[in-house]
Amino acid sequence: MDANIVVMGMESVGKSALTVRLLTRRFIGEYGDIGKCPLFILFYLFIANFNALMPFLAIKHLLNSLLCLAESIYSHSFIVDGRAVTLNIWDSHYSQDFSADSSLFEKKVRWADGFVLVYSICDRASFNTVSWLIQTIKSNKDCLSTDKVPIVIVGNKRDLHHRRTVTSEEGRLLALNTHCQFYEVSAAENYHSVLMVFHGLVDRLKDAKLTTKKPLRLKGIVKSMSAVFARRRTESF
Ligand SMILES: Nc1nc2c(ncn2[C@@H]2O[C@H](COP(=O)(O)OP(=O)(O)OP(=O)(O)O)[C@@H](O)[C@H]2O)c(=O)[nH]1
Repeated sequence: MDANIVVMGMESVGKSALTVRLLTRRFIGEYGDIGKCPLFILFYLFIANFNALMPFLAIKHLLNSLLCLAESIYSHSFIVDGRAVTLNIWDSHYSQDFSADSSLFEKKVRWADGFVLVYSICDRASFNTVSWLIQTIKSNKDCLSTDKVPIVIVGNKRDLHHRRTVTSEEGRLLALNTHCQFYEVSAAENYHSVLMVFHGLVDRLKDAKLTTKKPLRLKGIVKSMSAVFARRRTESF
């Protein structure tokens, strides 16, 4: 399975922290200023893969990621339920001026098979933005019925619970009302919960692919007609 994922949300909610945590298992804060540099992340991935004695995979990752460097799209493979999954993850930047960036937004939505929408539990404006993003993505993704668009909502910075302004219930309710999946995590504290976010999205991608109605091609039409005639023949015997 190969899928394109866009990570979206307001600035400073931890989009890069989640992406870097998934890719390197480390928290972006550990790297200081260099932490968000795509070249640094690639270098780290390369070393991590070599440590795991997978040089060919490392070279493939490096080449894939170099091709997408300008846009900060990272390719990451892992195993889910015994199957290899490769996610191309676009860590996208949020622009306040949506009208100026609407064509880029549409491009991201068309490119993506699934979405990780991030807010900070300490920032209500970022929560409202996620709510708005869900509506906008669904209205742009007209090839799927609106409850089938694979979206995962992530309330990040759970470690800062003393500064919380958005309750877990509000996140859960938003997910319930919009047919999305919901997680509260701390990219700063935990690799496993971040991994669960992406596993959850893979599950939704699988569901969406199973339920997407593909238009009948000529081969499909011939198959259905011959099935009808075969049934008529057996009925008449
Ligand atoms: N305490 C805490 N800090 C976090 C967490 N995730 C990210 N941060 C910090 O929040 C700040 C912003 O994180 P980024 O990952 O750069 O956020 P972003 O959404 O990619 O930001 P933009 O690139 O501006 O859109 C950084 O200082 C991170 O170290 C978290 O789970 N807990």
